[in-house]
Amino acid sequence: MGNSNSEFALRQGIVLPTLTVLQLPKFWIAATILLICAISARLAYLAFFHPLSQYPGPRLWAISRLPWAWHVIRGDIWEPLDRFHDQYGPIVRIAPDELTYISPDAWKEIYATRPQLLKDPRSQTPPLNGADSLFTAVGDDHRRIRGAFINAFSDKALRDQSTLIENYSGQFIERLKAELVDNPSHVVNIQRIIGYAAFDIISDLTWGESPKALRMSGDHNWIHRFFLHAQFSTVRNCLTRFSPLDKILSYFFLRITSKQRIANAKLTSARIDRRLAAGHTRSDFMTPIIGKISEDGRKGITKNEVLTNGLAAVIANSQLSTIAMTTATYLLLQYPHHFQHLAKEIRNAGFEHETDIKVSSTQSLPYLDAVINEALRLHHPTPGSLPRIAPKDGLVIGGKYVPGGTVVGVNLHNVHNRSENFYKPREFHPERFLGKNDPRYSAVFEGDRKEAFQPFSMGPRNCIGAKVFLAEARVVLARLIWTFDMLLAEPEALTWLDQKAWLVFEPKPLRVKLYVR
Ligand code: HEM
Repeated sequence: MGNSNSEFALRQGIVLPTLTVLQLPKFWIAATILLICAISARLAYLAFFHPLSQYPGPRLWAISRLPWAWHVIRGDIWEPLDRFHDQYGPIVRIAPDELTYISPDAWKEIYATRPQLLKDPRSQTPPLNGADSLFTAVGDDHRRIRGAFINAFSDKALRDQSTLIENYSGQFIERLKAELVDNPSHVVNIQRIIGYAAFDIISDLTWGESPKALRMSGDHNWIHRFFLHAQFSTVRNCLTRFSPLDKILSYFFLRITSKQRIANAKLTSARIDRRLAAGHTRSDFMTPIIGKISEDGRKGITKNEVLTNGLAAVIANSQLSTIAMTTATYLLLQYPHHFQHLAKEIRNAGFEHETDIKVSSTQSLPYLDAVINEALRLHHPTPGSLPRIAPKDGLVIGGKYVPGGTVVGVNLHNVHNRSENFYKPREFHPERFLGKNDPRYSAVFEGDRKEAFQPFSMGPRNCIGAKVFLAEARVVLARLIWTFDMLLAEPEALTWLDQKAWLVFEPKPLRVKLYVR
């Protein structure tokens, strides 16, 4: 009967509702139950049977990437991690497949081990032209590109680059003085002017010419544009765990910013072309690759790789240097007795004129170095993890086996700010970095585990530009303190360090009162 009804209905083109009404709900109920069982089984596996389940950590983070992603996107990932280390100890499971460490030994075990652990590609934004920068390249390509640039970062190269750093440091002081003209309040946003100095220095060293940010009057928003890029990269990198969301975001973001990016790429490309055409006329980051560019990279590096590196170096490093130098300035003003110690050291060092303050003459000012180190320790510009992937057969870190494929890393903010590693870690005490024979040293810092302090990471992927940054920071800060007396302008005084970070800490204005001595 049912069959003849169906045939009749079909012949008439009528769709009978019997199947849907009677059977579909049952189907959906069964499917839902199955799905719930499968998800529960997966979550139970992640929480209790996964090879990482022996590691302590919050249950919610062990069964899902979402809490981790939520905090990375909010820009405060180091805050929950700090609480977890209080609760669970030096190794914490912070995602189904990720462990984070705060013991000093983890630096060597993760970053200086042989063979090298792979940098987690999901932590890097792929270059738009498909050619790798030093930050994104892996394996042989990384070795090749690093090898191509390495001579630009030697002690000799730095000596040759010193005049350039000193010239811009001079312009930095001139610009600050100019900001005081017709300015009865004496208040200057020093973060902005430090940003211009860092940008001019690094772009001249990379492109062979600078945008003359210090010389141009008015406001320039490069720093904020670059910061927007860092925010986008953070969110995109996070979403690679939830693919294809990363691709959808990239599609929209890249479309919105396409004109701007094409213009930037053209500008950079033209500058680099001019620099390469000039040949061996000066010493900068391009000097060692002149004559070593070939389409297949066999001579050393390809043209597209030069372009990617040229852009990445300026974007990343001008921001890091800006944040580090602004932080050091803030901390010195927040702790005036340390400012006085440093002012005494610089003002009694025998400099007759500001221009005597050079890369070479600032190399033996121990309190200045201690201040820079302590600023990098307390408020490292990139308060994130440097993720690496455990090899197929796993490895041992902190005396415990880590299965292959696990993401392992040290978070620069956490490792530098734990009381297991440093005495009074959230206070600014530059003297902890002085030698024991220095009269300003105090024995209370004897227990500090200095090996935990690795602001430039370690091993074959450590920071290639650490010496350049240190040279720049020494000259810029020494000239600043030699020339001016300074005070913090309210209301930044107490809360300036409260910042969010997307790859790097946000460029927060720092208003100070400047008085020419
Ligand atoms: C405050 C200043 C700086 C800090 C704190 C800093 C820190 C770091 C850290 C921690 C890494 C390792 C990244 C990773 O493993 O993923 C790194 C890599 C790197 N840094 Fe820096 N950096 C600074 C300034 C600079 C400057 C001024 C330059 C260039 C002149 C530079 C060039 C690089 C390059 C090219 C890499 C990638 C190296 C590689 O993978 O082989 N950095 N930096």
